[in-house]
Amino acid sequence: MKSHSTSELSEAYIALGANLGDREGTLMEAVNRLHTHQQITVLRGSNLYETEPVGYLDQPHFLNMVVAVNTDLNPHALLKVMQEIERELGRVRHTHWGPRTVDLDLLWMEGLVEDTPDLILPHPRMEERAFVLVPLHDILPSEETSGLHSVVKAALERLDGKEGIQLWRTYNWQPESVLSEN
Ligand SMILES: Nc1ncnc2c1ncn2[C@@H]1O[C@H](COP(=O)(O)OP(=O)(O)OP(=O)(O)O)[C@@H](O)[C@H]1O
Ligand SMILES: Nc1nc2c(c(=O)[nH]1)N=C(CO)CN2
Repeated sequence: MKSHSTSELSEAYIALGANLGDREGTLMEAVNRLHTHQQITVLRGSNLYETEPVGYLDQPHFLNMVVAVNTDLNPHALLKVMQEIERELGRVRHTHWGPRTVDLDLLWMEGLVEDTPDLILPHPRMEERAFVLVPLHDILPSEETSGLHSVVKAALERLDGKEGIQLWRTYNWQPESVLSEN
């Protein structure tokens, strides 16, 4: 049973990327670890996309996805949990924007704007990155409730198509299957 109470819950979106080792297995493990945290519930998961590297080009293709979560953690505490998962799954940083076992970025959190040395919200590079916007678009609620819809739609229109983004596998997040193992 999760410990958070419904009144304090915020929705947040987390982008995941991996381009070393068992990329799909690592992404699935990261999603499971988010969900099994007492104060985080994964609500929806996007399809998985294989994407050409952006920024530092001489590295393997990534798998990217986005999940929507509910949490009563504040954004700094949520980022700490995400960084702990990166560490546990073996992320080693060598090159800025370079290859990684798994990378978790906090994209957006309901009603929050932050600009601190270790956390900027919404994520400052989210609107430039098709590898974030395409999977994020998969899991937006059908009704506009927060302004995120129009931001994502406008950003996708500004980008020149979805070049370099290939559907790798359709994915249906099933929280019950993880919960029943606990
Ligand atoms: N919204 C955010 N989500 C994740 N990290 C953030 C965010 N805002 C600021 N940061 C800071 O960015 C730092 C660098 O993160 P990281 O090493 O994952 O960068 P990167 O993945 O190489 O590049 P990018 O930030 O462009 O995705 C982290 O230590 C974290 O404190
Ligand atoms: N395709 C793709 N390119 C990237 C990615 C990523 O997740 N996918 N992450 C980066 C640093 O966060 C830099 N470049």
